[in-house]
Amino acid sequence: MDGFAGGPTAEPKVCLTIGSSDSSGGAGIQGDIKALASIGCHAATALVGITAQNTRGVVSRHTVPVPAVRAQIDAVLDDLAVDAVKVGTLWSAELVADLAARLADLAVPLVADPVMVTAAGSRLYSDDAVEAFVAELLPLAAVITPNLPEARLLARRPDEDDPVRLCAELARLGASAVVITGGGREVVCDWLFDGHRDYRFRSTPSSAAATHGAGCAHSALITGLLARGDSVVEAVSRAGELAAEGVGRGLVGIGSGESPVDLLDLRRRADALSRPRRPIHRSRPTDRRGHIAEGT
Ligand SMILES: Nc1ncnc2c1ncn2[C@@H]1O[C@H](COP(=O)(O)OP(=O)(O)OP(=O)(O)O)[C@@H](O)[C@H]1O
Ligand SMILES: Cc1ncc(COP(=O)(O)O)c(N)n1
Repeated sequence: MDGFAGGPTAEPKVCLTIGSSDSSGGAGIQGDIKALASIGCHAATALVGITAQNTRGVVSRHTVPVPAVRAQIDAVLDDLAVDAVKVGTLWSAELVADLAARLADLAVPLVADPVMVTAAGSRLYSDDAVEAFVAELLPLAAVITPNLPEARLLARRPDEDDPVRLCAELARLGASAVVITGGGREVVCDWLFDGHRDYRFRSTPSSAAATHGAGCAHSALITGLLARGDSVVEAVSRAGELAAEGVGRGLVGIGSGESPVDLLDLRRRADALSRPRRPIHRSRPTDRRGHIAEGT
């Protein structure tokens, strides 16, 4: 399946994603696992919260105690050779500080997606968590991936409309590279400052209401592509294209609000399985190892 007839040539990279569960399965940890799997990466996870959520918005949330978050991260890092780390929703300053302390000495790329407000308007960061993010996590990240409103909040420039100036300000605050995502029904344009130059990446816009999880997928894809050895510029360019394709294929019809993106091409997979099967021929019974049972 999927053109792998010649056999695999590369081992999957391992990415640790630290974020919250989305009960509707489109964004958060569930979205990250699918986006990472779509580019051949194994996702390990550390849950920091559980949201009761659907395509219309977040109904409620429960946060995981900080020591329990730390225990998940320690368990993963003690055993798995992790190639890159992503952080998403971070609810409190206490959690941000603890993560920063744990991740400071990690020798692999860290991608930080400061998901502060969902498209439906639900707050996913407290005010002090925003400040802690800027002071403690932003300087550790290889890339941060805010959207425009989040970039304004982080840079404390509520009236700034120019993404290039916002990228520069966030770099001045200590970010190694900044992507400001600009998803939209008419234009999709992401801006990158990689520490040296400004770039602009345009992707094909989709008018379908299927962007739930687009931002999560985009930052998870960057994480996986960095783990696979792409440069920041390559990773951001490819992640933008792949996320836009995922929106284009989005699962309109699942949920009555903003439907989930589809990174795994589920319709094609569902279709392949619903084609008529080859007839199953009765054969002689076998034991559990597939050997033909004696005396039959
Ligand atoms: N309508 C669309 N058509 C095509 N691609 C889109 C569309 N909306 C979003 N995308 C893709 O998803 C990526 C992230 O989108 P967007 O800017 O909407 O993120 P976000 O959800 O606001 O981010 P965050 O996770 O930081 O809150 C974009 O870079 C683009 O690749
Ligand atoms: C648990 C959780 N994490 C992140 C998002 C942001 O989703 P999007 O990718 O649509 O911005 C979300 N809605 N829920």
